[in-house]
Amino acid sequence: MARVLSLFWSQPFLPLAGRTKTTLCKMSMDSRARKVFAAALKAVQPHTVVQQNVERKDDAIIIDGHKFTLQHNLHLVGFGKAVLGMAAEVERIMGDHLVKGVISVPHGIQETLQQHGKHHLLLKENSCIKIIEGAKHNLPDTDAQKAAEEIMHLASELQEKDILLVLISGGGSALLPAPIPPITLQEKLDVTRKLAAAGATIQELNTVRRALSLLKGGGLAHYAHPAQVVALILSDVIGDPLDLIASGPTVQSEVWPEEVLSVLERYNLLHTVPVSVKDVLGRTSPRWKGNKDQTDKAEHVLNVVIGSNSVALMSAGRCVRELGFRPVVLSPGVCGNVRSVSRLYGLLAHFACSREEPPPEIATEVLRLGPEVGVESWDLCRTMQVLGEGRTEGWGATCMLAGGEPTVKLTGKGRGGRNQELALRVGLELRGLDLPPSGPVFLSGGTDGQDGPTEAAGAITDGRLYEEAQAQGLDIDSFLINNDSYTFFSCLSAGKRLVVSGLTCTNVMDVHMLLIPPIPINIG
Ligand SMILES: Nc1ncnc2c1ncn2[C@@H]1O[C@H](COP(=O)(O)OP(=O)(O)OP(=O)(O)O)[C@@H](O)[C@H]1O
Ligand SMILES: O=C(O)[C@H](O)CO
Repeated sequence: MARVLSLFWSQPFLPLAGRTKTTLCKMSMDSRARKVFAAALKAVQPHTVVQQNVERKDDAIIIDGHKFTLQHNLHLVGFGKAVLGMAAEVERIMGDHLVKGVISVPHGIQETLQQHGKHHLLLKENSCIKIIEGAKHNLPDTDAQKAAEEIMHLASELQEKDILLVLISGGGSALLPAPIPPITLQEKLDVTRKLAAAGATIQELNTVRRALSLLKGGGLAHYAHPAQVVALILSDVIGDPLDLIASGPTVQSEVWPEEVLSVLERYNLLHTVPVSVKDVLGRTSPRWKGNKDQTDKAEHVLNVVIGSNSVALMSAGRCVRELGFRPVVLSPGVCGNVRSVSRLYGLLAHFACSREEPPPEIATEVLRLGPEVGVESWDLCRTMQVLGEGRTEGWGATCMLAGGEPTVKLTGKGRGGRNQELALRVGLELRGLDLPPSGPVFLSGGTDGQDGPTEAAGAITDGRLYEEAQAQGLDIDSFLINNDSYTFFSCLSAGKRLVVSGLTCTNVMDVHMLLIPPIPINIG
């Protein structure tokens, strides 16, 4: 995927034919940003990613260049927030070659999809796939545990002639709890909850989850042996690490107890760890007892990432071109505090919009911020080069695209999310950029359509935000101190800057875009 993306990034810009461009120019910058976000979401819809990656050819399927022969030998399991829609598409493609399945999906999802008219993401009435809903509030519960047991049972019964298709998406860890005895579900939940509350990263959290589970860290693939395992993965983790997405149930991972204990120690939780967890971590025997032949484990597993933030950004980039802008993708792995990320985007906007040669301090500060926000110097330089060309060569509008998952250190009790807070902060950074008609526009949106505990996916801002808020008696600083970005955007201009996409049924983290209008060139 990285190779495909870098090819995409370096394609030359071909301006649109005059007539189309004139028609598109009538669209406001705000509408264009929303259109680009919609294009990003469309590319990572659960049924779309399956369609794009599973090719049916007579009685065979081709996935990632590998051919598998279908002989009514296909079984399916899945766990994650996007898995129901993925399973519905698999069911359509495979017909009666699909013999049995169990999927673990979020509580209430079928009813919600029905209410939203998303019937194409539901299984057919007489489906051979059993749906188990669980993990209320994204926390493992007894329903999810029952689903995990059924999935383990299905996998254990498979033979060499069978194929097990495993559908994996974000939220999969909570939907597949299988604590190693004597650890109880409650004990495992307590450990992971405390870690999450203490601010552990998803890498740290899933390192611990893998060590305490029968199915994570390659357990599911182990139980399915000697059947052929093919995992289709919709990634919600930066860098698409196979062993961490949903804690890698199809990726054989070594468990190092020292590593797990050091994560617990880092968050000062060692003293709270139950005896059962210490017991499991202290074992020297293999994690799985089994009567199956354990040789040849890795060869029978194929893991394929079929959707990710990069896929969403590529689709956004295509839409950007159609709208007459030149796209440049900064990175699909932006992380770090939203304060640093907003500063970076503000600097890049000033760099791009400067009517004269930008002062060298801007580039210096951009490069200094790189490590804080997970972006390589090379990517920053490449992006600044494209933004600089846009300014000096006068071919006009540019759109910087990025993705990832920044963080917000909560200090207040307001309602908001990281995308809305980022948009708010970038809006302040864009102040003073007086390009016509409204200067650069910034959009940040969560691809799951829900930014924090709010109904919005994100928000759109530009350099006029501060004055607009002042004129309406809204003090931005007090909203920021209270992490109350959703309330702010709901009150501001009747919520017109909010991005509300509704239920998207997918999640590949967040999409950021900075849309820069043509820069009037200074002559003389
Ligand atoms: N009031 C707030 N203001 C800003 N950010 C917030 C606020 N409340 C929660 N958040 C942030 O929202 C994030 C959690 O929200 P959300 O459920 O959208 O996360 P997520 O990582 O997308 O979850 P998942 O990927 O599992 O669906 C955390 O990063 C948290 O810091
Ligand atoms: O389920 C999980 O572990 C997270 O969503 C990361 O994939």
